[in-house]
Amino acid sequence: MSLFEAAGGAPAMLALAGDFHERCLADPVLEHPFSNRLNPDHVRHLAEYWGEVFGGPPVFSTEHGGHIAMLRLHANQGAYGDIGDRFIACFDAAAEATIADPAARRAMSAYIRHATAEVMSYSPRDAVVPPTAPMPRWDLAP
Ligand code: HEM
Repeated sequence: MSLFEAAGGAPAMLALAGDFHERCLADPVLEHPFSNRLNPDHVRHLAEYWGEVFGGPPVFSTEHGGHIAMLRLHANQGAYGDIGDRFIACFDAAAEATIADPAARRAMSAYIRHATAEVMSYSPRDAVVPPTAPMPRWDLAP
């Protein structure tokens, strides 16, 4: 069974992304990057991105440019301090609130640490994003 299925499929991804986004907006540090660029479809796109990583349909790749587009969006922002840790804490809390299966939550928590480290690694102003990057795939028991 895929992590996507174990977590509850597309409705669960949407609930996760929605809860997560609310937590980011309520965080005094995480709120800043969103204050001047608010895409109304952000929650849906985030749900599609995570759904695909967890083994669901490849919507983010076919409609939004895939993993490399996500990396480019965050790259060279000069993100500072504990923003990555705050992002992880919001994700874990959102998963706790929206994903019933504890094994799925554990796998997703391991994933978000890995993913946040990757995103943060391209944050320095002079970081160079590769020309292509495959969509990550994360399973229930990696
Ligand atoms: C480390 C701290 C992070 C911050 C502060 C942050 C912030 C943001 C912001 C401001 C946007 C643009 C939203 C918009 O255009 O309205 C965005 C988009 C996005 N982020 Fe992050 N992000 C972070 C890490 C991550 C990570 C680790 C992932 C994946 C695991 C991720 C996945 C995405 C995706 C898929 C989008 C595009 C969604 C869309 O089209 O709106 N982000 N992020």
